[in-house]
Amino acid sequence: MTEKLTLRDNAAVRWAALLLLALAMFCSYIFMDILSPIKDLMQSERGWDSLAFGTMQGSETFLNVFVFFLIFAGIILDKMGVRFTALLSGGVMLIGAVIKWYAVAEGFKGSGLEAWFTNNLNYIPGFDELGISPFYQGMPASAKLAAVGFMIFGCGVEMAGITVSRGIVKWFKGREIALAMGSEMALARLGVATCMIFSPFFAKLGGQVDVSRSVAFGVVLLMIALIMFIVYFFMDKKLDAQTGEAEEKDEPFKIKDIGKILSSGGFWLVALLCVLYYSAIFPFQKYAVNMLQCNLSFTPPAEGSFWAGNTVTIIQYCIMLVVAATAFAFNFTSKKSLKTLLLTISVIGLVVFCYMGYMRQSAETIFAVFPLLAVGITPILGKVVDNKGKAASMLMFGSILLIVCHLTFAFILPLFKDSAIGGVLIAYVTILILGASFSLVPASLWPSVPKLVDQKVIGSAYALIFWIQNIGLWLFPLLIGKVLDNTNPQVVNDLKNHVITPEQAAVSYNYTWPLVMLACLGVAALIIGIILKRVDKVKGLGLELPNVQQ
Ligand SMILES: NCCCC[C@H](N)C(=O)NCC(=O)O
Repeated sequence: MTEKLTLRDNAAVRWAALLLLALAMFCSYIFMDILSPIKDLMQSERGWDSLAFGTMQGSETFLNVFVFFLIFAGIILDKMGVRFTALLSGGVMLIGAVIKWYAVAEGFKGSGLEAWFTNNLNYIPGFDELGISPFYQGMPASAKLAAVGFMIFGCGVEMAGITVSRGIVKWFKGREIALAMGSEMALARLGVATCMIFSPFFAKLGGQVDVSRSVAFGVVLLMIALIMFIVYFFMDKKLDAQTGEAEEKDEPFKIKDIGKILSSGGFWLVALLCVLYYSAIFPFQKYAVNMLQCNLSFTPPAEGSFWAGNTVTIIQYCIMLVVAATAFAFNFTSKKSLKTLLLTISVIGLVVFCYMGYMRQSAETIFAVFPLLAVGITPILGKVVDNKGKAASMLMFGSILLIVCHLTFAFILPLFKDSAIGGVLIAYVTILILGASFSLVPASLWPSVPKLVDQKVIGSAYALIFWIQNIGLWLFPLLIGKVLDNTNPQVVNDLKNHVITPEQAAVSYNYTWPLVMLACLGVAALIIGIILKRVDKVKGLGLELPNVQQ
């Protein structure tokens, strides 16, 4: 008897479903960091000092971690299914984003709402005492309202993240699942790079600074993300109608099923590895540009020259798109000559991109290469996991690279501070290797989760892992800041006593100890990786096996 073919058996339709989900995540990742590259403008235009800026940025994880929203999101996903939760998450992200946009818009200035926020939300009983409040006395009203919007957005974006992962499992399980997840993540990384380049671009467009333009750009993209989810809704509905499967209905999810996830040793190892590894990456990403500014000496190009202008930004972004497209296309051809051509174009593009970053003499443009390598190689590594397996080994290898990179930044890079080319070269090589690590781990970690838990609790499993991960993403940016202050008492005192200006202080920090702390996270992740590989072998979890059923 021949089995009835469904939408997901058609590769074009399956990949179209992925494209919708991945584009929605691309837009969400752009919004996630929309204010990160314009910290200086938020200070000059809206009076947000580092504390206000950092508190607002940290609010993203607040409801997820401390009000357990992510856990509820997982339960909603497992109870209501992918298409409902996709729409819900798209709507929640958009609401949060619009609030954040209004907070930084001109219209908010002088409004009654501004007065209310100035006089209220100074204290959250319980949270304040623990030092985890997203608001404080004296925080600018615009930063408070932006924090409210960003925490709502944070709920939506993490909900979208687990929904998209579950959606990919639904369409790709037993097929090229790691390639699909790798491609989705590659597009998300391209989102981060897009934001780094276009947020300052929109804020300064036409020579007049308006920070709300950057946020408005992000809001428009989130509207597009919602449209993507709406189109996906109908595809998903059709698939369920064909398979008659409706996983959610056949074996309804019960809260007690979460116990099954928590009793899986493999799940705990993956969750621990995830929080340790990502805590050494995302929080580092927030400080990396400043770390480079402190460890390298830059001679900015002359004002008005080609290298100082916007044209070079657009050219760099186009090169980035070409590198991403050629590296992605590499996965879909078996012709050796075409593979060589695509690889050559990618490598030349990468070299030109790095050269342009060097000529621009700015830490942001040098660090911009970080997501680029991940864009290029995450899908390639995903394909390796699909066809050859070895996910547990890749997790270990990714952790080793992470340790090597953070130690290089801590101990080798500072030795080259006075060497204009040497320092930049070491920075580039280390960032590229870190980018490779940032491809190895996500490409092997996320597709391993379906091997550890039952399909019907997969949403809750991803939610629990994200929740544990979010604790690290909340804690480590804070810890890096504290270690930085405690290990640089001279800079802190000189700044307090007005011996140096804030601008001088900003580039005078010694990052050795925060970097050693991040390298230790890598060591812990490596140990968990070794244990995971051992457990996989003993219990036969299948982590080292290919995903594609031959
Ligand atoms: N700024 C927070 C980033 C959240 C990331 C999300 N929970 C996640 O882990 N996504 C997978 C990835 O590799 O980006």
